[in-house]
Amino acid sequence: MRPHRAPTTTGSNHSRSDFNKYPNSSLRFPSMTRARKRTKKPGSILLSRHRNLRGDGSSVVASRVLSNTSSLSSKVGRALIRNHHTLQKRLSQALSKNDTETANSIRAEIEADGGIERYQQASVCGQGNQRGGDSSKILIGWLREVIQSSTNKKVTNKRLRLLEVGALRPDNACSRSNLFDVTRIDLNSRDPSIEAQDFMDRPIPTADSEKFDIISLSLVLNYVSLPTARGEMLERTTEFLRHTLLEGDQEEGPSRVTESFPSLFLVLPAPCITNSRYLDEERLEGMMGSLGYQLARRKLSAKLIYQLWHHIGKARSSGRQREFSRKGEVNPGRARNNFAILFR
Ligand SMILES: C[S@@+](CC[C@H](N)C(=O)[O-])C[C@H]1O[C@@H](n2cnc3c(N)ncnc32)[C@H](O)[C@@H]1O
Repeated sequence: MRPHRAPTTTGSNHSRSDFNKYPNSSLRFPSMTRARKRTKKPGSILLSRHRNLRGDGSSVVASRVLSNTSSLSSKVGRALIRNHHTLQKRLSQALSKNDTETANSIRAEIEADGGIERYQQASVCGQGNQRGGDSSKILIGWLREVIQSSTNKKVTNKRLRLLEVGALRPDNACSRSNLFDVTRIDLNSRDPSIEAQDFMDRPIPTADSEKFDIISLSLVLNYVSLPTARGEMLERTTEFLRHTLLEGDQEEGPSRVTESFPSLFLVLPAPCITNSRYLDEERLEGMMGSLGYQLARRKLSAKLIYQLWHHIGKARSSGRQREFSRKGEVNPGRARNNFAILFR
């Protein structure tokens, strides 16, 4: 059986609850809030473990958030996402110890907090322009540059097949661009055009027509709790990429287009790479190289790291996969997080 995959934080341990982080919340001290006459933004509500539970076990907080989709404050949204990641990580740990009782109580806690729906809702709010925006805009910018620079009309007129793993909505920049035929999947579908599917259970395609020119894995790898499960996910992407779209273009020699497809668009919270004890850009490049990927583009923002990895093929991989089956400390230091990726 595959190990349970659950989200993780960027490796930091959240020893203090969100309750403690937002001690002035109106949910904890409603009367105090009134006394201070604070003007609170709509939807600015506490994510607290000490929340009010209803008779049916659902939380008042969860229901308020769900009924107020557009107005989650970024602070609350971030706390909500962190809490969901922490709970899922604890769930993974309980399951790996076969501790069913703890696992069930954590599951109940996740559900009481609104479950994956509420987590996704917070993620959608996080995509709002004021909050970092839709990560697929970066991909579109890169691809337009590449495609416009190609003189080979055969290639530029082709619509690219895109597999979007972890699709929250059908109207992001990729979907609006007209560059792609998009296949969208997510563990939990929020729209009829998004198939509810775990990428790790998606059947491996045999025909090229079922494969893709590009896979988007934006803020999905860090959702997976276990380092080896993250490695498996990356490894699996290579099975879904086709190397035939650009035949013909190859005859004219390498171009920016042939140097970009097939490819993987990978987005991670920046601290996964910039502040991890076990992973930095160099190590990730080594790991990806062992799968046959070469870094084509990258952008580091304050919050996220965006990378476009060109798959040059398994035959041309570095073959160093075993080297990355153990954690190696690349950045010692107490203030680091423990985000890691491992191959089996
Ligand atoms: C933080 S959201 C990111 C969504 C969006 N891609 C973005 O960049 O904002 C992570 C999403 O990945 C989905 N996800 C995580 N693991 C997955 C898997 N194995 N297969 C499909 N979807 C997955 C989750 O259900 C969640 O909706």
